[in-house]
This record gives sequence, structure tokens and C-alpha cells, in this order.
Amino acid sequence: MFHGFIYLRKREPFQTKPSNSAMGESERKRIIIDTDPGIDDAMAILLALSSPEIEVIGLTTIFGNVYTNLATKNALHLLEIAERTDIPVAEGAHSTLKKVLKVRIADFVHGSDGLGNQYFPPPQAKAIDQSAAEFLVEKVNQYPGKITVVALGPLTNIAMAMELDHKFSQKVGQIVILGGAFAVNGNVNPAAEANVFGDPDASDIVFTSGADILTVGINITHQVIMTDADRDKLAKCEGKFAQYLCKILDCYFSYHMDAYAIQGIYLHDPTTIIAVVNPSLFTYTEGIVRVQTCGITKGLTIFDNTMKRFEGITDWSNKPKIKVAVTADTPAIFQLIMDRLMNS
Ligand SMILES: O=c1[nH]cnc2c1ncn2[C@@H]1O[C@H](CO)[C@@H](O)[C@H]1O
Repeated sequence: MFHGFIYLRKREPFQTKPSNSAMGESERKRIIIDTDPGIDDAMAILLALSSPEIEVIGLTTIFGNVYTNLATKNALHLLEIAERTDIPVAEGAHSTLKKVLKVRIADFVHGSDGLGNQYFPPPQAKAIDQSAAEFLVEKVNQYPGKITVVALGPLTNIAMAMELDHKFSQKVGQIVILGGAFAVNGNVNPAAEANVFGDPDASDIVFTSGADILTVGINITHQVIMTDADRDKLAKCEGKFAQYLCKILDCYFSYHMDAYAIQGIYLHDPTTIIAVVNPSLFTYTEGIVRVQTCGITKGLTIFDNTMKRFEGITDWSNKPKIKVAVTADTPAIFQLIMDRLMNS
């Protein structure tokens, strides 16, 4: 049982910023998106690029929905679609933190090209020479306390950045993670959510690193659903992003019909972007999260609400707390995603 609700905060948990006003450059949050595109990653990246509250200063890539080299290709391709090739892409790890090369790839969710089996022409641009971890470290040192890292895939690159610079956790502004399944079943198996399962050792390191972390699990993202009818609305928009997304969504819809028997899709990654764009649409609880790294419950996220003083030392004792999203204003989140994508 997830007993965190006692700590539930009202709608002032994050520093809330106006969502639609013309914001000065200095007020915009600088974000780096760590991503494995991925259909819902593509939606999230285009949503982020349509959101005046944030400035995307880089993309870093990781395995998950696709292998890392394809994630890099897709990230570069999406920036070409958005005409934002000024944004650097840094390629990340090809294997887990423990160097397991045989990673789990969700091509059955996103198509073998990761973008709904559209086989777009290869991008012209190339990734920068720095690795994802090096890029992350450089940026948090350049803008201490000011970078928000949005992690939409397994957490390998973030854990590697923490290994590379032991002060990374203190220098990063916030890490907003799509990860975990709190008090609900996973989506890889009953225990584990896909991103945490992808690299459980890295997830455990990141969750216990002491950084300011907000994690948005599938207990939240499974509430934000785009239906067939919503897709039809998107298809009627002339906007470039809306038209592009309608091309790639079919495969993701078919997967949800197969796996969940729903005529709709879960907006995991776009919902996580909204947690950065308008945090007041979520509430969270605070506690310590550890990750099971082996066995049949590999990838399980186990939350300690710190209400009980356990006798003796446990593996949760003295670990830093993180924020775990527990409620969300799902109609408002969905509407904001749609408005941004329809008007892009
Ligand atoms: O069944 C699944 N297996 C693997 N990955 C999945 C599945 N469903 C969704 N995702 C992907 O994992 C993240 C959320 O856990 C999302 O990025 C989503 O695209």
C-alpha cells in the first residue's frame, strides 16, 4: 500500500509559473530532455518546443523505446521537423550502467523505426561530439541550479552524469522523471514500469542521489488519454506538428488496443513535460524511493512515506526524499497538451 497521501500538498507544491503569458527569457526554465524517441517522446519534444515557459537547450539520447543510435537519429529528425536544428543532440549510453548490452527495446509499442513505421529519410545533422553525460555535466556547471533535466527514458545517462561529477545532484535544478509505478501494476510486467526496468541500478542511484527530483509514474500518466476522437481533432488542424503526429500515431493506437483493449493512447511523456510547464496541475507526496534491481520484482519502485520509525537500519534509512506525483488535474493537463499541439 502507498500511504503517502497524508503528506499530499495542495496546489502550491512547485514554483508555479504563468502558463500562457509572454515570458521573458530570464524566466523560462532551461531544460534538457533525455529521450528515447519513441512516439510519445516525439509528442513530448514537439510539445516542449511549443511551450513558452521552457527553453529546450539540448536533447540527450538513451535506449528504451529504440536502441540509442536510432534514438539519436530520431531526435535529430524531430528537430529538423521543428526547424530547431540549433538545439544540440548528445548521444547517450548504449548499455545499462552495469554494462548489460542486451537492453529491452519496446519496438512492439513504437514500431521498428520508433516513429510508427514511417521510415523517414535520415536527418542531415549529426550529434555533437560530447556524450550525453558529458553534456549534462557541462550544462549544470554552466548554469548551476538552473537546469531542469526531463528524463523520459531509462536513467543511465543521468546516473553516469552523477558518476562523472559528484556534485551533479547539487548543481542540477530539478530532475523531472517519467518513471515508476506507485501503488499500481507496471507496464513491463506487474512489478515494473518500463523506464525503471530499463536500468534499475541507474534508477536506484538517481532516486537516492539527493537531487531535487519529481517522479511522475504510470499511476498518473495512465490517466491522461488521447482518444480516437481527439486524434481526429488533431488531424483537422493544419499545424505542422499536428499533421506530423497524426502520421506516426497509428502504431501507438494499435498497441494500446492490443495491450489494454482501449481506443486511446496514454500520454506518458507529454504529461511529464506538463509537470515542468505547469506544475500546479499536479500534487505530490515526499518520501524515499528505492528500486529492486534483481529477481522477479526487478524494476519495482518501493516508496517509504517515512511515517514509521522502523526498528534497526533499513535500506531506506537516511536516504534523501524525492517527490512522487500522486494526483493530477487530468482534464486540464490533457487540454493543455492538445491546445499546444493543435496550435503548433
Ligand atoms: O508495454 C510497454 N512496454 C515497454 N514500454 C512501454 C510500454 N508501454 C509504454 N511504454 C513506454 O514506456 C514509457 C512509460 O512507461 C513510455 O515512454 C512509453 O512509450
